[in-house]
Amino acid sequence: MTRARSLSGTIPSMETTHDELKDNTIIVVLGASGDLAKKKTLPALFGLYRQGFLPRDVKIVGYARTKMDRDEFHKRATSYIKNPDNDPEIATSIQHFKDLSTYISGSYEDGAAFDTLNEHLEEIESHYQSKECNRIFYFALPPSVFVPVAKNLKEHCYVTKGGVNRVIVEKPFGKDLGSARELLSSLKQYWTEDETFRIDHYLGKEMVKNLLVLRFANVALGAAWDKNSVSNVQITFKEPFGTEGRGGYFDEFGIIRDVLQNHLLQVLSVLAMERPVSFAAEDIRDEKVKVLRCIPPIERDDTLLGQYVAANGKPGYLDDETVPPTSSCPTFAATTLWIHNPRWEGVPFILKAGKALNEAKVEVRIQFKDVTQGIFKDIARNELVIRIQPSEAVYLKLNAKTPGLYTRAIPTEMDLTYKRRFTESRIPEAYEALILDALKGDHSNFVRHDELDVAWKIFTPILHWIDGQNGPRPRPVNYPYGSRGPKELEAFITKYGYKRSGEAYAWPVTNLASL
Ligand SMILES: NC(=O)C1=CN([C@@H]2O[C@H](COP(=O)(O)OP(=O)(O)OC[C@H]3O[C@@H](n4cnc5c(N)ncnc54)[C@H](OP(=O)(O)O)[C@@H]3O)[C@@H](O)[C@H]2O)C=CC1
Ligand SMILES: O=C1O[C@H](COP(=O)(O)O)[C@@H](O)[C@H](O)[C@H]1O
Repeated sequence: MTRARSLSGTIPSMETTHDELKDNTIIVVLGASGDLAKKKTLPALFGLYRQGFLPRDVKIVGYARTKMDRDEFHKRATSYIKNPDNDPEIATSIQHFKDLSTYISGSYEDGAAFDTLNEHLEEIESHYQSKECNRIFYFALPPSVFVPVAKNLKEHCYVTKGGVNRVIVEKPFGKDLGSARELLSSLKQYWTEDETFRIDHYLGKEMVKNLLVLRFANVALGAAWDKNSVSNVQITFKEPFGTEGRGGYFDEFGIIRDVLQNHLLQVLSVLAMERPVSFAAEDIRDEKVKVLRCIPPIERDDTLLGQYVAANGKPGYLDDETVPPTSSCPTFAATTLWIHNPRWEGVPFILKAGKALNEAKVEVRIQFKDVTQGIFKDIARNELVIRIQPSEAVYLKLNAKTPGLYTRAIPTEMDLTYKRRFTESRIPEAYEALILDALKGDHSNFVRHDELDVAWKIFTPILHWIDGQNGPRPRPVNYPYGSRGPKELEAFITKYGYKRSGEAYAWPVTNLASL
C-alpha cells in the first residue's frame, strides 16, 4: 500500500488505498494498430521503460483486429520513438523494449478472441515468480467498441487470483450529458470506479500539474487569486493546422467536444478550485467537482463560433473531402463561463480553441484589475501567463520604473521560462506521467465520473443548439486559415473586460521561437 505524500516529502496521516504495481504486471494496449497507440501510448511506455519506471519484468501486449506479425508490430510500435543521433544506448533500449512486447490479433466483439488473449497473458504470467499478477488494459480505441471490449475483458481476461486489474480509457466519453451517462453506466457494469482511469491528457501536462503548486505553494499568488484582484481569465488553445485527414471524425464532434469540454475545462477547474485538504486524489477531485457545479450552462450570447476557410495556399475546412459540403461544424470556439461562488462571482473565464490558426500555443492568461487611478494613469494591467506549450513558462507582466533619471513606469515581466531556468530537467510527456500514475493507482489526474457529468451539464445546451436540435443550426463566422481566428474575437474578449497592454510592452525575448 502506498501513502499519500505531501509535496515536501513528509508523510501526512492520510493514506491512499491503492497498490503501486511494482512487478508481475502486463500492460495490454487495445487498438494497438491505431494512431494513438503508435504516436502516444507506446512511445510513452518506452519513455517510462527507459527511465526505469515500469514494473520489473513488465510485458506489453498489443491487441487489435489487424493481422500482423511481431516484427510488423515492433516496427509500428517504435516508429515514433525518437533516436535522431542513432545513440547506441537508445537503440539497445529500443531492442529490449521490442523483446518485452508481443502482439495478438482478434476481434473486439467476440468472447473467444479474448480467451485467446487470456491464454497469451497466462502464458506470460506462468514465468512470473508470484501467482498474484496484475493487468492494465489501455483502451486506444474508438468509443464505438468501448462497451464490448470492457465486457469481454471482464468476462475473459480479468485476474481473480489476488492481482490488480485496471482499465485506462481515452476520451471521448460521450457526446452530451445523456450519451455520457449511458456510456458511464454501461462501463460500470464491468469495471468499478476504482479500477477505471479516464484520461484527459491535459491533466498530465507539466504546466497543468504546476497550477496546484503555483497557487497553493505561493502566498503571494494565492492572495491575489480571486475576484478582488482578477479582472478576467483566458484559457487558450491554438493549433496551426486544420483537420487534415481527420475531417470525418472531427465533423461529428466539433472543437467544443474536441478541446473545450474536456482539456480546457479541466484546466479551468484546477485553476479555480478551492484549496484541497490534501493531495489525495479524492480531495483534489472533490474540489474540482465543487467549483464546476458553480458554473451554469453556457449562454448562446457568451459564445463565438468560427470555421476556417481557404487562405495562404491552405484548404478550408469544407474543402476536406471527408467533411459534408455544407457543414456548420465549428473549428473555432470562444465561450465565457461564470463561476457563482464567493471567490469568482463576476469574473469571466473565457475558453478559446481553434484549428488552423496562426501559431501553436496553449496558455492561461490571468489579467488583474486596474491599479487605483491617481498617481498612475492608463498604466498596463498585471497579467500572469502560464504557457502550457510550447516552451513551458510562467511569466508575470508588471510595471517597473524605466531605468534612468526620471520616473516613468514601463511594462515588463518576470520570466520563468523552463528551458532557461531548469536546464537539467526533462519535462515528461503527458502520457508518461499519466500511465505512471495509473501504475501507482493514483487517480488525482484522471477524470472522475461526477466530474464528467457536471462538465457535460455545462456544455450540453450549447452543443444541442450548435447541433441544430432545437432549431436551425447557428452558422459559424469564417476565418482565414493561418489567421488569429475570427475578426469578431477582439470585440468578444474586450466585451468581457480584457485590456491589451499599450504599445510600450515588448514581449519577453524568450517568448517563443527563440528556444
Ligand atoms: N489519435 C490521437 O492523437 C488521440 C486519440 N484519442 C482517442 O483515443 C482513441 C483512439 O484513437 P486513435 O488511435 O486515433 O483511433 P484509430 O481510428 O486509429 O483507432 C484505433 C484502432 O481501433 C480500431 N478501429 C478503428 N475504427 C474502428 C471501428 N469503427 N470499429 C472497431 N475498431 C476500430 C483499429 O484497429 P483494428 O482495425 O486493427 O482493430 C484502429 O487501429 C479514440 O477514442 C480517440 O478519440 C484521444 C486523444 C488523442
Ligand atoms: O485531444 C486532442 O488533443 C489534441 C491536442 O493535444 P496536444 O497535446 O497536442 O495539445 C488535438 O489536436 C486533438 O484534436 C484533440 O482530439
